Amino acid sequence: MSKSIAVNAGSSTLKFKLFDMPSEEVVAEGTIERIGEKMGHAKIKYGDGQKHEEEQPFVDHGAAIKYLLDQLIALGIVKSYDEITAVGHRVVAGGEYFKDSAVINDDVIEKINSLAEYAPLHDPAELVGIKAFRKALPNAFAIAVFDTSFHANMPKMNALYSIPYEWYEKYGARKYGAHGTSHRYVAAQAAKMLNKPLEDLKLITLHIGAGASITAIKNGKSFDTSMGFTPLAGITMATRSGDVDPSLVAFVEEKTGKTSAEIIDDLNHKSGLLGISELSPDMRDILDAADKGNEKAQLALDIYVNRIKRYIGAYIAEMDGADAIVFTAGVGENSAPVRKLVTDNMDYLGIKIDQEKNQCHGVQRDLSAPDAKVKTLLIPTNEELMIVRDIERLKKEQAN
Ligand SMILES: Nc1ncnc2c1ncn2[C@@H]1O[C@H](COP(=O)(O)OP(=O)(O)O)[C@@H](O)[C@H]1O
Ligand SMILES: CC(=O)OP(=O)(O)O
Ligand SMILES: [Mg+2]
Repeated sequence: MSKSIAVNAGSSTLKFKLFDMPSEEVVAEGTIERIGEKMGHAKIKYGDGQKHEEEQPFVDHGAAIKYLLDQLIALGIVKSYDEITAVGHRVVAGGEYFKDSAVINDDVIEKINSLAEYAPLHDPAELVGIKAFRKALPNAFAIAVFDTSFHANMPKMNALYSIPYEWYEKYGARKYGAHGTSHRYVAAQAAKMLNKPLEDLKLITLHIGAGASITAIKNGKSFDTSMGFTPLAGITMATRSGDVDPSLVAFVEEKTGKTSAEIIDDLNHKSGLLGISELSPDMRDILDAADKGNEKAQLALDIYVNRIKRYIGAYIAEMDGADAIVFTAGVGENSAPVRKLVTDNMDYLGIKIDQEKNQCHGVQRDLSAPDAKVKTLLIPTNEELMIVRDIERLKKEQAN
C-alpha cells in the first residue's frame, strides 16, 4: 500500500487529503482557512478520529504549505515523507496548453508560471505548493490537475467573446472557466443518483463557495460556464464582483486615479458580498446580518441569489432544458437558506424543492419535490478524490 496526497490551494484556503491507494481510503485530511488574514485557522483530522485544531496567522500560501508539511510529521500522520509516493496539485489555470492533467517537470512548472496572469489569485500560490512539495518529497510522482481542463473543449460559440477574433488567435483571449474538477465530479455523481448515463443528461452544476461558478453540462461535457478569462467573471462571490461592464475599469481609473491593475485587484478582493455589504465576505455573516435587518447585507444577499437564478435561466435556455441542478461547495453544501432562496419561484421552469429534505448540510441528497420536472440535488464535492484518481491514470499511462 502506498499513500497519495491531493493538495488543493484555493484563493484563501489550503485543503489536503491523504489517501491510502489503491483503496482510496482517506487517512488524513485538513483545511487551513483565512490565509492572508490577521488570524488563520487550521483543522486536521487523522488517525482514528483524532483532531488537531489551531488558530494562528498564515501570511501567505507558502506559510500554509510549510505548516502542512510540518504537521504531517509532527502529528505522526507519516513517519517519513517517503511514505507518500505521489502528490497531485490543483492548479486553476491551464490556459490553451493543458487540456489534461500533467506529470510535473521543469517544463510544466515553467508553463504554469507563464500562465499566472490567467489566474492571479491562484496559480502563483499553487506554484509555491508544487515547489515546496518537490523539495520535501523529491522522489514522489507529482502531477498538476487543472481547473480549466474540463472546459477546454467547450463549444467555440460559448468559449469565445464577441471581440476581435485576433485577440483570441494571438493572445488566447477566451473563456477558460474554473472549478472543472469539481463540476466533473458532481456531474458523475449526479448521473449515479439519477441512475442514467451521464452522456444522456443536461445538468446545471452550481459550485458556490468563496469562489463560485456555474456550469452547463451537456452529454457529460462542459457546454458553458460562468467564469471567464479569469475566475473573476460570472456570479457574485465572497470578494469577487462577477460580471461587470468592462468600461467601468476606465471610468473608475479616471475618477480615482487608480491604475487598471489596482481596480482589477479591487474587483477580486473588495467586491462581491464584502463590497456590497461593507461587512463580511462570509455568507454566514451576511445571512445573520440580513436576518437582523441590515439593509446592505440584505441587498448583498438579493444580488447574490439573483445572479445565480439568472445563470440557471440562461443555461436552461441554452441547453433546451435541464434534467437536474446540483448544489455544491461551501455555500451550496451548507446553506439551506441560500438553496431555498435560489430555487424559490422556479416552478415555472420545473424546479421545486421539498423544504424538509432541504434541511441538511454536507450530505448527498435529492432535494426535489415529488412533482418537480427538474431534479435538485445536493452533492458534496470531492476535488481531492478526482486528483488522486488522475494520479493513478497518469501513472498507468506513463507505464504503457
Ligand atoms: N453554513 C454555512 N452557511 C453559509 N455559507 C457557508 C456555510 N459554511 C461555509 N460557508 C461558506 O463557504 C465558503 C467557503 O467555501 P469553499 O468551497 O470551501 O471555498 P473555496 O474553496 O472557494 O475557498 C465560505 O466563504 C463560507 O461563507
Ligand atoms: C477558481 C476559484 O475561484 O477557486 P476557489 O473557489 O478555490 O477560490
Ligand atoms: Mg474551492
